[in-house]
Amino acid sequence: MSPTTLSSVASFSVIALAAYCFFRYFQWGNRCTRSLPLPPGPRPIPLLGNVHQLPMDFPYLQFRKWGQMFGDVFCLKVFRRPTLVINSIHVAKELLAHRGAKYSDRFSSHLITVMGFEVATAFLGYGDTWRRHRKLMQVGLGDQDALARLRPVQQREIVGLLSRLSQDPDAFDSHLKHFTAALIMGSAYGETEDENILRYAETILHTLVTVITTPTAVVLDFLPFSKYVPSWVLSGLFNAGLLKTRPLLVHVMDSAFEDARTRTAAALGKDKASFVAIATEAQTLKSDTNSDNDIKVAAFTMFIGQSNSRSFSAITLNSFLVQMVTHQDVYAKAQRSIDEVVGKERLPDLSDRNSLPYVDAILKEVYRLINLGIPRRLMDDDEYRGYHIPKGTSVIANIWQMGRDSNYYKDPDTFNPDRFIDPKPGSLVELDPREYIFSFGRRICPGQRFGDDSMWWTIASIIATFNVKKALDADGKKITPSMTVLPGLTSHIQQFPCSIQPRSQRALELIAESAIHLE
Ligand code: HEM
Repeated sequence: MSPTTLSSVASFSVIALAAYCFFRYFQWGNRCTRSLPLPPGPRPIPLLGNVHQLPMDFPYLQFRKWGQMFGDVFCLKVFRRPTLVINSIHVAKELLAHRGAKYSDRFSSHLITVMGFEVATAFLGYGDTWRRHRKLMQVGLGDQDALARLRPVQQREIVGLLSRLSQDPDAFDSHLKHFTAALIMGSAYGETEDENILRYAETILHTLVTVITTPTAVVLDFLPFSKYVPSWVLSGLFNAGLLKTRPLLVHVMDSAFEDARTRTAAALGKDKASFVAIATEAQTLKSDTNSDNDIKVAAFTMFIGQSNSRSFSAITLNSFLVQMVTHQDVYAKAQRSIDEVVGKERLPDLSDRNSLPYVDAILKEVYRLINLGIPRRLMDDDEYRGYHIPKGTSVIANIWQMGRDSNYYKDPDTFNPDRFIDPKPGSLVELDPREYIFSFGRRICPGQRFGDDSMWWTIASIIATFNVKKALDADGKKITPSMTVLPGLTSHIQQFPCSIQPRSQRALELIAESAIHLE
């Protein structure tokens, strides 16, 4: 190489290096001026973040304490992942609803995928498949026409629950479990006698909940190499049921769908009331782009999510019973209002809802005090109130705290349905929990109207026909059930003692007559 060439190479290298340094400096400077702090929160420690301060069983109590220290939105770290906790309805609306394009994703989880749940709507990332599922759910579960067509299913299952309660009131826990499963099975797929499907669904859900609520699962999901952990190690860490879940899930999803399709086709001209039937009709009539697979998976998500004792509907009904056993004055007042409006010669139905505001108020108060939610994943960097929220942050709407917000509720820890009754014209009633109990924005619960109607109709029917009281122990003393909330992010309630007895001979006759009428 000649000296001239050597010097040109050297000059070029110096210029390139200078340009690189300038570029990096500029980049760095830019970041310095633009970068904002994370929202305030408890100080994390290396590796663990704030995990050591976070009770696995009841995290929301700690969220409340941190909320009092850091405000209605704060950030903690679960291992290395920033986690944004939203404690107020106002912030939840601003972020989850108004900035829905960023706040509507979910995390993928290797364990969820191993068990086959990654296809379910509730676990899908924000994207086209999820959008198609949600469109289907709106057509087959959300709109007025669909809701009207699903009413016979609700009526049939509610009367079925009342019949079972009248025959064997002590087994109320298993009747409620059967009811929530049968209601959603009927609504998703239509009438079916296949008890196996319900049993399999319970097994699948049991494995899912047992696996994902263990500390091992939480740790595993945060490890970047979790997807390389061989299946035999996973089955050793959890149990053999883990690996059997996927084939069982596929079997339930396929066979329930095929069965529903066959029955829909055979129903020829009769009103075919089920999500699968309504969605299939929409697909044919409007040359919908939704595939059979979308209908199959959306139906399965509805079914599997609500057919278990941890479902949001089961939590609502169990909370209702505990509150009624411990608030007999409320129960008696509700019975009087039903007697006045409906009388004793028929069962209440949804057409009575507007005339029975006190029953509505009881449901609202039950909603206010329960706790539900599914975390979201922030899809892009965001800025809020002068703070930086990085892409990939886990976002938790702390619905438990929203229902106990003293800015909205007087004596928030007291169960008092009257807070929702307008005492005199012009006075303020307190905020309707349906504003937040079904969550916010694009991922708001698609079953909210169906779920809310079903809950109201069920509790009104129980109040009309049964007395619900404290059970007696072996010494004849009354047992006061407590709302013992089991570990997890939702308030799954531990089994509790309760005495359920028919209100009268006439109530029993009414239930029997309704059951015969519906056969
Ligand atoms: C009282 C009854 C119910 C309550 C309180 C409730 C509440 C909720 C909440 C809080 C979420 C989380 C939304 C989020 O990501 O932030 C949710 C999601 C969901 N709910 Fe419900 N729900 C109820 C009944 C139902 C019913 C009856 C169905 C279906 C038949 C249903 C289907 C779903 C589905 C599919 C999702 C996931 C939505 C998605 O990820 O896009 N829910 N629900």
